[in-house]
Amino acid sequence: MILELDCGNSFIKWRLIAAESQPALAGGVVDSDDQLLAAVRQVDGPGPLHCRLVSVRSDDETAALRLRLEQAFAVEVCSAQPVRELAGVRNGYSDFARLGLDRWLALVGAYRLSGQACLVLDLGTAVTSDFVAADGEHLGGYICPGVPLMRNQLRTHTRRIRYDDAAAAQAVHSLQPGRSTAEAVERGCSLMLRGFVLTQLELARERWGESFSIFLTGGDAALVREMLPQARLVSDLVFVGLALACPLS
Ligand SMILES: Nc1ncnc2c1ncn2[C@@H]1O[C@H](COP(=O)(O)OP(=O)(O)O)[C@@H](O)[C@H]1O
Ligand SMILES: CC(C)(COP(=O)(O)O)[C@@H](O)C(=O)NCCC(=O)O
Ligand SMILES: [K+]
Repeated sequence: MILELDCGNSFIKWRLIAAESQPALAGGVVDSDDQLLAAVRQVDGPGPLHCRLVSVRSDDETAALRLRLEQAFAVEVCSAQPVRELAGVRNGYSDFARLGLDRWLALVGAYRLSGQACLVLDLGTAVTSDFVAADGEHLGGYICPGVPLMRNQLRTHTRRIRYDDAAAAQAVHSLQPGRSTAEAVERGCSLMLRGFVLTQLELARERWGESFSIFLTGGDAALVREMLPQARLVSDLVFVGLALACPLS
């Protein structure tokens, strides 16, 4: 069994696979190291023999998690590291080590799956886009806040934007001009996200015409799924790249 982890800013995504390129036998989304260990222990059958992870958390947090995994399952943990080039893709950052490793693995995974120019959209805590040319050159990308961050910034930095989760859930059934604070904020943030996505699409078309693939991933990918019917929704895209960054042999 191989335990794979994607440690984002909000959640840890995990899954267990029997061997390289096999479908997941178990997996989930947890919000702490404790929950992760408990969830993996609950899976029937042999525990993990190998473990690989990618983290955009601090080095201290990542090291602490590694140690706990090594102690809990007696595994060696491979942690994806920044590199200039991987699987035919060249990192486009002027300082390659600064590119978020989750972005890097997602775009390497996308290029492996498509073999052509791709636009990669990852909707997590942050929303990111990355552009990879047909020859594997990563051209760079964009970062903006995800919807929960946008909403929370408004709540935190204003005095009168206050509403509860039920009102928020009610508000997003339409994108008509809001007639309450909840509607105005929720729909406003949804439109910002849509605007970002449409702009990325325009930029990709200006560069590549119609000869590119769009990949959609991240916990909030469903928010823009309908506006991108041509996109491939690949929820485990980061894990595709992770397998390339940390091969077992
Ligand atoms: N099962 C789930 N548990 C928690 N959040 C989820 C789940 N499914 C979708 N989400 C959404 O995913 C978002 C987080 O996406 P994710 O890609 O996990 O972020 P990050 O990589 O930054 O931790 C949350 O804003 C939430 O709206
Ligand atoms: C942009 C990110 C915050 C996205 O993280 P996520 O939303 O997946 O938690 C992460 O990839 C990161 O910390 N990147 C480093 C900065 C950069 O990519 O330029
Ligand atoms: K993200």
